[in-house]
Order: sequence, then C-alpha cells, then structure tokens
Amino acid sequence: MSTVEEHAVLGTPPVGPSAWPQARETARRAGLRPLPPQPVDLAEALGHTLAEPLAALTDLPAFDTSAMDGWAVAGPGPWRVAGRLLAGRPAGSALDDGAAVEIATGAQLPPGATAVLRREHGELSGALLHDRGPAPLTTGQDVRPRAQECRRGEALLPAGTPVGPAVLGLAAACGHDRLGVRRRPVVELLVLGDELLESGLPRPGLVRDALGPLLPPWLRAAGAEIAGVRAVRDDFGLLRDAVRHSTADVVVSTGGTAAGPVDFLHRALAEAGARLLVDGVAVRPGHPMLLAELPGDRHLVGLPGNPLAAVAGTVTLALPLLHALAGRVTEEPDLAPAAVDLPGHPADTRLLPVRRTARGAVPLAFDGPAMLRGLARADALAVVPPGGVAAGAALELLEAP
Ligand SMILES: Nc1nc2c(c(=O)[nH]1)N[C@H]1C(S)=C(S)[C@@H](COP(=O)(O)OP(=O)(O)OC[C@H]3O[C@@H](n4cnc5c(N)ncnc54)[C@H](O)[C@@H]3O)O[C@H]1N2
Ligand code: MOO
Repeated sequence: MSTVEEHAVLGTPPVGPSAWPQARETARRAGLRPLPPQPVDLAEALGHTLAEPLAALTDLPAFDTSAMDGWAVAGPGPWRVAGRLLAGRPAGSALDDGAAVEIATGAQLPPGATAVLRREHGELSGALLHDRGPAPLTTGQDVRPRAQECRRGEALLPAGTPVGPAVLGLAAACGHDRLGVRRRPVVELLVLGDELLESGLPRPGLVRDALGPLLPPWLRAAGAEIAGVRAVRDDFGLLRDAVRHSTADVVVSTGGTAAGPVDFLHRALAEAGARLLVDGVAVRPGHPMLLAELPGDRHLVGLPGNPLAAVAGTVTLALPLLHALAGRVTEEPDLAPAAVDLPGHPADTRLLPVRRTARGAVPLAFDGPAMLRGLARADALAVVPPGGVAAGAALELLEAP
C-alpha cells in the first residue's frame, strides 16, 4: 500500500515529517490527560509520580533535638550533671539554670535546656561540667529546634514530582505510610525483526537484539510499568494483531518504520484504526520515528530499528508522552556550552551522544545510527539545531539511557 492509500484508510491527510521541537511537543500534548491518582504504600511508590503535593504530617524535627553527643545544658556554666538522655526516649523533666544532663545525638532536648555542649568541648570535675570549647557556648548551639526544616501541613514538593529514593526518605521522615501517586502508564514493547537473536553471538545475517535490554529499564525510570517485551516476527498479521489487541496505554515498537519489504508498521497501524500524530521527524538519527493514537485512548510510539535512532525516538516521542501521562512536571531545559564546534545538518536537528567536561559538552566517537558504543559512554544527548553550533554556545542536553 502506498503512503497516500494508507492515509486514505486512516481517514486523515498525510502528516509529513515534523520539525524536531514540534514532534516533542506533540508527544507531550498527546499525554496531557494524566492517569488517575491512587494511594500506594511507600514501599510501592518508587518510580511513580506525586498526584498531589507532598505535605508534612508533622513539624520536622518534631521536637527540639540534640545535634551532638555531649550534654544538654541550661543557662551559663559550669553546670551540675544529673542523669542521661538517650535517643528514642522522651525528654523527661525540665532542667533548671546551672543543670546539665548527658545527651546523645538525636535525643529529645529536655525543657529548659538552652544549648548542647559537645563531648569534646566539656570537662568534668566530679559532677561539675566546664565548657573548654574554642569559643564560649551560645544559646541554641548544636540544637536542632522543632520545625527547623518544616511545619506540619507545609507543602514540601509539588504534584508532578517523580518519586525517587530521596522523596521516599523525606515522605517517611515527615510521617507518611502511603502516598497519593498517579497510576503508572503501562507500556508493552514490541521488538520487530526476524534477524534478531536474544542470546549468543551474532552470526551471518543475524544480530543481537540490543533494544530489548536497553529500553525497559529506561522506560521504567521514566515512570512506566513494563507489561511485557514481545519479539514479533516480520509478519503483517502478527504485527497488526499485536497492535490491535495490546491493552497497554502505550505500545512501543522497534523497527519496521521505514519502507523495506517487511516494514509493515504503517499498514498495521492503518488496519488497527490508528491516527498518525507524528509520521517522520526532521532529526538525525531517527527520522522515520512515528507516534500514533490508537482506539481506546492508547498510543503507539514507533521507534526506528537502528539502535541509536531508536534512542533518538525515545527522547523525542516516548519520554515526553510517558512523562505527561504520568503527570510529571516539565523540567527546565538542561543547558551546557559546546566544548567544540558541532556541525549541524542543513535542515534537520542532530542528537549527539556527549560527555560533560569542564570545557563543556564533548561529542563522542561511534555515533552512527546503528552504533551504541558512543552512547554507552555518554552522559547526555546534545540537541544540535539545523546549521550546527559554535564552540561555547549553549546546547540543550537530554537524558541519555
Ligand atoms: N530506502 C530507505 N531505506 C531506509 C531509510 C530510508 O529513508 N529510505 N531510512 C533508514 C533509516 S534512517 C533507518 S533508522 C532505518 C529504519 O528502519 P526500520 O525502523 O524499518 O527498522 P528495520 O529495517 O527493522 O531495522 C533497521 C536496522 O536496525 C537493526 N535492528 C532492528 N531492530 C533491532 C534491535 N532490536 N536491536 C538491534 N538492531 C536492530 C536491523 O537489523 C537493521 O539493521 O531504515 C533505513 N533504511
Ligand atoms: O534514523 Mo536512521 O538512523 O538516520 O539510520
């Protein structure tokens, strides 16, 4: 079927290649109906996105706390020492001026205490404690006062924040057992190609599938739940049915985007009742990438088969779509100067694997569309606009896998 006939089946005019910034924006907008919120246990929340601001359920610290091992003291010294306070116990009775109590880091300060004298700054003569520190003890020294970090009810993080390990720690510290997060977008990965091996050495005509291992952990980190990874043979009916019957929010396919004798993706999309939102992008590598809306409020991202081209398709279409579906906040662009002149394509955007150095972003060798050697050493993909950039100019950097 020709491209024109395909679009006749789809009932829409041909889309034609999109400029790279527009393609990325189209993908983001396609996901702007974030999935519904749901409460999950803290232990399940990693990788989700906050559906509501994270509010402190308590002051932090929740009580005046000793920041050092030593003595809680009241008023000016010397002090009479009476007793000991360990972390995990309530503070007990108040200290009068001139009194001290031995205290551990993290223990609740007794009422009346005005400072903590560090163990290494105190000297005991009998029951009398003297300050031998380098400077006189000041009021509040080495005390973490109640609510120093936040007050109960204060919003600590906005809705749309990805839940990483630090967010889990903060949520626990301020009293949460469960978090309100968005349901993760469910992704099914279809890896197309009869030439792909899942194990062993490449042999004549056969290559290892590099994208089955590369994409799922990356998409998971972008907030997706991977429902499955399926190898699909170069068979039109199999591909059409795989697309038609997938229940995933987002089907991500690799290969089959171009015009080869077994590149069936466009035809399969047409028969599955899809509407193309992006059909080719003015970007190198990766120009045959596509994005389609499937019946039932689902999407398909078609990544080209060449591995670095598939990575370009992921940053351009898959990640913006998944981030929007997961309700993630849009990050400010990450900018760095180009360390050297970076020649551009006359009309298309280039996406280049780069390393961040003190001189700026340095391009890496082995950046051909079929290669992953440069990418595996990269910190980021640099966006080189048509025409290129001169050394020192600001470059946008995108997350590399
Ligand atoms: N006549 C034209 N031919 C091609 C064009 C074009 O414009 N006109 N575009 C080229 C570009 S650019 C790309 S990128 C590829 C895209 O091809 P497909 O998406 O149809 O992918 P395949 O043909 O299935 O495979 C291309 C290449 O990638 C290898 N491959 C595929 N999947 C994997 C995988 N999972 N792991 C590792 N390698 C994979 C495959 O063996 C092929 O070598 O089309 C060009 N052709
Ligand atoms: O998308 Mo292709 O990578 O330019 O080979």
